[in-house]
Amino acid sequence: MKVAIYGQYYQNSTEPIINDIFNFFNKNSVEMIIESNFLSMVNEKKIIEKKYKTFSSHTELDQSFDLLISIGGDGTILRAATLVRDSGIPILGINAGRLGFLANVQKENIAEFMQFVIERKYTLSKRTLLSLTCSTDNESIQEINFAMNEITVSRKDTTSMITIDTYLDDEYLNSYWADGLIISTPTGSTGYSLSCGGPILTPTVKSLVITPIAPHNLTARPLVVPDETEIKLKVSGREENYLISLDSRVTTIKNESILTIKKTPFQINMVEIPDETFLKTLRNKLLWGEDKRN
Ligand SMILES: NC(=O)c1ccc[n+]([C@@H]2O[C@H](COP(=O)([O-])OP(=O)(O)OC[C@H]3O[C@@H](n4cnc5c(N)ncnc54)[C@H](O)[C@@H]3O)[C@@H](O)[C@H]2O)c1
Ligand SMILES: Nc1ncnc2c1ncn2[C@@H]1O[C@H](COP(=O)(O)OP(=O)(O)OP(=O)(O)O)[C@@H](O)[C@H]1O
Repeated sequence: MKVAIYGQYYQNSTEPIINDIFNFFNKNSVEMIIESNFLSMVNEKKIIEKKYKTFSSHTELDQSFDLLISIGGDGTILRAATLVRDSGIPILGINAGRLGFLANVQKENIAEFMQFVIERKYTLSKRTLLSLTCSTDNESIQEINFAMNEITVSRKDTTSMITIDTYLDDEYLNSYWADGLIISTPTGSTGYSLSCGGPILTPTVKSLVITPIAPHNLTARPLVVPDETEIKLKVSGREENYLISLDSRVTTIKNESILTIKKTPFQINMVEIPDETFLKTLRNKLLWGEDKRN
């Protein structure tokens, strides 16, 4: 078995996680290829002796990898998705962060869960992604033009709201007058969209959610549409530019550019370990079981 290991940060709490993973995989003859910046951080702390091969770009992750293990929080998984891209390599998230909605293996249970991994006792949860094309040139979008959580347009440099003309499969839907608009995947439905009143979708539902951010048209509500829908947006406002974000990545766009958002032809495979299902994560993270009447 061959796995890629990725993390963005090294903190004191990283050491036991690294020790658990590396000891377990070395004992079970699993080949580990480590992301080069992360390995430099680990090596600085002198906690591992063995030399490991590294990778530094998505181009080095090919079909020979069985898995990518992301050590961090949800933000680290979103970055890991930009490494894996359309390769199909499944991502397993070990939660070293706070919420860990996407990174759902808890750091306390690593050996137990890695046993499931080497016995391949896991399923893949296929996540829909969104792609973005823009009618005006924008280099930062061209480089990584997909999002696993959501694509958001929002106001920039001002408190003045923006107007977002929205079309579904070329049919006019609405002009939202708001701080912004979120187009969310099912995966992203528990992120920013949820904070703005959007519904939770289970991860494999074939839908997208269009959620306005603080709309001043008080009747505007989150809308669920089929994930085959092509969504076009045109933003106008007092400023000349607005912000667009794809998950954690942000760039500036000129008003009047036409944005086209649709499902990507590929999906991201998230590893689901037995008993660590989305429904369990929902109950745990949203504290649904805490109501004393249950
Ligand atoms: N007001 C908000 O709720 C808000 C605002 C901006 C961005 N976000 C979310 O943060 C994401 C970017 O993450 P970041 O680490 O760069 O920002 P960050 O460091 O501000 O973290 C955002 C929080 O959102 C959580 N999160 C991310 N994806 C999630 C998901 N699919 N389901 C449940 N929770 C999720 C993370 O665990 C973290 O606690 C965006 O894709 C967006 O979904 C949320
Ligand atoms: N490799 C790591 N080792 C130890 N702690 C980490 C590591 N990666 C992340 N963390 C901790 O998790 C925090 C959040 O990490 P990250 O940006 O990946 O997630 P996030 O999007 O903020 O989500 P979450 O709310 O799930 O933590 C970091 O600030 C840090 O405290």
